[in-house]
Amino acid sequence: MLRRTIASLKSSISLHITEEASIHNAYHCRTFTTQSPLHLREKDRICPKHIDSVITFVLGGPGSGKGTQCAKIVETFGFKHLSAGDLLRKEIVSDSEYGSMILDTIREGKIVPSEVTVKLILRELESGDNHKFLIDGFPRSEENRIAFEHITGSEPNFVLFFDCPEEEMVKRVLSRNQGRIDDNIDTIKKRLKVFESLNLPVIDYYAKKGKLHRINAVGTEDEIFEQVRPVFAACEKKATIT
Ligand SMILES: Nc1ncnc2c1ncn2[C@@H]1O[C@H](COP(=O)(O)OP(=O)(O)OP(=O)(O)O)[C@@H](O)[C@H]1O
Ligand SMILES: Nc1ccn([C@@H]2O[C@H](COP(=O)(O)O)[C@@H](O)[C@H]2O)c(=O)n1
Ligand SMILES: [Mg+2]
Repeated sequence: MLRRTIASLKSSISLHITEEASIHNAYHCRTFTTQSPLHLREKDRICPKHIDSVITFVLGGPGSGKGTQCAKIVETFGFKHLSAGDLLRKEIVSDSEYGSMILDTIREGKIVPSEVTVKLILRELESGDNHKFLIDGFPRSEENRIAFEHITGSEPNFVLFFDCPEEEMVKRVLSRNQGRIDDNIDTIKKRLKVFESLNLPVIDYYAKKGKLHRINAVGTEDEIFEQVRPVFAACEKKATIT
């Protein structure tokens, strides 16, 4: 049964899962399913722990200020910040079997296969007691989005999109000075193309679902946070009422 559902999951979302057993064990899953996550029964979820979690996806182009604003949200609203890019970079230095593949992919500004990134995110979602998460830089593609939904059986409560003009993003990335291998003009051009072709459709998808909060990412960090604050304040208020 498990093998059959994994096989259909693979064909439906073009994943190349080579570690069914270890993913199964690591995340206490009971079964995989190809149903829409909204139809997953509690016992079918791979991560039953997520049921009461608040999950926020934080999207925007390279250098749009996602990480900067996430730090402010953590400080003000107590969310746990999971940056997909940071998790992948940690994997490179941790000598993991995926390290060299991830390094090559990041250097090229391309997207790492979803099962690798989702596995790293899941590990973080499952650790610790915090149940409010900011998932920064994910999903970067429809494949990322669908893999997350299928594997976790969860959808984000809401999605932030930091909307920034390309010129400003390039300026910010080139002056970031954190020694990132992808902060050079050639890779930035590739990342911008990938953002437009693969990430904008995800942003559109959440806009159509009424889950998207578009933030004008031009201005000082504090000005931008004043647009972000009400989104989370409303979420806190709702949690108090329900
Ligand atoms: N409002 C702002 N005005 C000017 N510079 C900013 C602003 N917000 C962030 N920055 C700077 O721009 C650079 C990129 O910001 P940040 O790292 O937060 O972007 P990001 O969206 O996480 O980028 P990436 O996707 O590449 O990780 C950093 O050096 C940061 O200090
Ligand atoms: N879902 C993701 C997120 C990131 N990557 C790769 O990491 C690079 C850096 O990401 P940042 O969010 O820190 O800018 C990105 O350009 C991708 O190569 C990914 O593959 N999938
Ligand atoms: Mg970042």
